[in-house]
Amino acid sequence: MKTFDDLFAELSEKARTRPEGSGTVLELDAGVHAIGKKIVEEAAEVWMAAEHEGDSETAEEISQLLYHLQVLMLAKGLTPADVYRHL
Ligand SMILES: N=c1c2ncn([C@@H]3O[C@H](COP(=O)(O)OP(=O)(O)OP(=O)(O)O)[C@@H](O)[C@H]3O)c2ncn1[C@@H]1O[C@H](COP(=O)(O)O)[C@@H](O)[C@H]1O
Repeated sequence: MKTFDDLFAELSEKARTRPEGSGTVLELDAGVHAIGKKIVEEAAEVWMAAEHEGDSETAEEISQLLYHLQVLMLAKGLTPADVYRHL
C-alpha cells in the first residue's frame, strides 16, 4: 500500500524527470493558482462525500485531496518534513 511519503517520493521523481503523459507535470506547469483551485475543488468533494456518500467514496476523495496538496508542496518547494514539524 502506498503511503503519503511514498507518493511524495514518486511525485518528486516525476517533477524531476518530467515523463511524457504525467498529470503531475501538467499540474505543476499550470502553476500555484491552478493547483490551489484544484485543492479547493477536491476539499469540497471530500466534504460532500463525507455528508452524502459512503466511507469508501470519502476515503477516495481524501486521497485525491492529499495528492493535490502534495503537488502544491512540490510547486512551492516544500517537503513533508516542513509540514510534519507543525503537526
Ligand atoms: N494519486 C493520484 C491522484 N489523485 C488524484 N489525481 C488527479 O486528480 C484528478 C481528480 O479527479 P476528479 O475525480 O476530481 O476528476 P476531474 O475533476 O474530472 O479531474 P480533472 O478533469 O480535473 O483532471 C484525477 O483526474 C487525477 O488527474 C491523481 N493523479 C495522480 N495520482 C498518482 O500520482 C502518481 C503520478 O501520476 P502521474 O503524474 O499522472 O504519472 C501516480 O501514482 C498516480 O496514481
